[in-house]
Amino acid sequence: MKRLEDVAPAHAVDALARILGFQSIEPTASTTVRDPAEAVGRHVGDSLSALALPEVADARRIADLGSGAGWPGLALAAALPDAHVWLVESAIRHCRYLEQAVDIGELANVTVVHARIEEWSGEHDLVTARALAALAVLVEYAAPLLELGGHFVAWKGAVSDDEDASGLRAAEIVGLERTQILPVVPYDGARDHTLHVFRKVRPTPTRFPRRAGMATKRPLA
Ligand SMILES: C[S@@+](CC[C@H](N)C(=O)[O-])C[C@H]1O[C@@H](n2cnc3c(N)ncnc32)[C@H](O)[C@@H]1O
Repeated sequence: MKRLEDVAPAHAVDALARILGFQSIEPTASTTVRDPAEAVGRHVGDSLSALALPEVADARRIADLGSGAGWPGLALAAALPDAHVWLVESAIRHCRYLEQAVDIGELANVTVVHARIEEWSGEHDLVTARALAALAVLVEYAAPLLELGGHFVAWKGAVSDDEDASGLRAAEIVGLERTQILPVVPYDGARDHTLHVFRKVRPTPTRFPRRAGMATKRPLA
C-alpha cells in the first residue's frame, strides 16, 4: 500500500494526514473508505493523479463541485497552496464536515460553499468533479463557472459509449471541447480510472445555468 509521501508533495503530507485521521473517526464523513492507509490511494492518490495535468498543477481558482467528503478538492488545496479552492456542496451536513476538515488541515486557501451548483456563480480557471453525475450533466454544471480558456476535469470510472457521446454533445452546446482522456492508476488494483479534460472554447449561452435540477431531470443530450 502507498504512503502519503508517495502520492502527495512533501508540503501537503502533514495536512492530509490530519484530514485522513479526522475522516477515519468522524461519522459524518461521506465516505465508505475510512481506513487512512486505504484512503491514501483511494482518495488522495486518486485526487492528486490530476497533478500530471498542467491545467491542474498551474490552476489558481479551483471550484470542486459536489465535494461530499472533500475529494479531490481538499487534496488539491493541500498540494497547491497558491491556488484558492471552493468546495461546492448542497448538503449542509457535508458542509459542516468539510469546514471541520479544512480547520484540522489548517488549509487557509479553501472556502466551503453551501449551495447547489446551478445556483452558485463565479469565474474559475479550473473546475473539478468526482463521482457526481454523468458527463452530460457535469459539463453543463461546469461550463458557466469557467473563464474562457479554463478547464474542467472529471474523475470518471468506466464510461459507456452512450454516456461519452451524450457528454460530447452536451459539451458542444455549453461551449466546451474535450482535449484529452488521461488513464490513471492512482492505487494498486484501480481499474478504468480516467480523467476527462475539457476546455472552454466558446462563451456558454446565457440560458445556462438552467434552473436547479434541470440538468439531471432533462439532460441536454
Ligand atoms: C457521491 S458524492 C461525491 C463526493 C466527492 N466528490 C467524492 O468523490 O468523494 C456527490 C456529492 O455531490 C453533492 N451534490 C449532488 N448534486 C449537487 C448539486 N446540484 N449541487 C451541489 N452539490 C451536489 C451531494 O450532496 C454529494 O455530497
